[in-house]
Amino acid sequence: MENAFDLPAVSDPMSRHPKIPGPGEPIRLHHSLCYGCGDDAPIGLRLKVIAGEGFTVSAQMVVEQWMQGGPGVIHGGVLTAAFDEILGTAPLTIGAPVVTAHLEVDFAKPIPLGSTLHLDAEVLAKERRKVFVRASAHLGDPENPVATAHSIFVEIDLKKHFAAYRDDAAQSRP
Ligand SMILES: CCCCCCCCCC(=O)SCCNC(=O)CCNC(=O)[C@H](O)C(C)(C)COP(=O)(O)OP(=O)(O)OC[C@H]1O[C@@H](n2cnc3c(N)ncnc32)[C@H](O)[C@@H]1OP(=O)(O)O
Repeated sequence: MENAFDLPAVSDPMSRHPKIPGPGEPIRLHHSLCYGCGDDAPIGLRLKVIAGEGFTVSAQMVVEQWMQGGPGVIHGGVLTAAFDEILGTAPLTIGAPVVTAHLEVDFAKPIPLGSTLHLDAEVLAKERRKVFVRASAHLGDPENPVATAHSIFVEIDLKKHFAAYRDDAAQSRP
């Protein structure tokens, strides 16, 4: 299994997908029960991911008490989940439905409860089915990130990839 974020020297050609919403517009939920973005998830981050220019997306998240690691700051896994969601949405700007294969997170500063976390992600390159995406998080000053992430997502056939699991999704409703 490969496990390194190693950008290809040359990217395959990428173009913005014609159906992606314009800059400032929300990108449709990929699944209503998704922990990262789903409106119907019993527990979740409910991130609203907004399309940006080019291959970029963004989102904001208020760090609530239940997201706490401790004490008084965000749990690293919650931050990683927020990164996963925004990183995984960015490839839709090039029309690629993906799943996470590899995700690296660098935690630069503690993130206090009550903060508004600003998340930005950008597709950097594509090589065959692999999509290379980076993200950063800040608390209001983009020049002062509190965390960054680098990831490799792999393009999938949505219907085939989830075919064996879809029935369980409905049964897992509360
Ligand atoms: C749909 C819209 C989504 C919107 C937002 C989503 C946000 C949330 C995203 C998630 O959390 S997804 C859930 C967590 N991820 C998973 O459950 C994925 C589990 N893993 C798999 O299903 C498979 O391992 C995977 C589809 C990623 C790859 O298996 P495949 O058999 O289809 O592909 P293959 O193994 O041939 O690998 C294809 C390429 O990816 C590369 N690759 C695979 N795993 C890798 C890895 N771990 N690190 C680096 N590269 C990797 C592999 O080397 C190869 O590169 P090359 O083209 O250069 O040969």
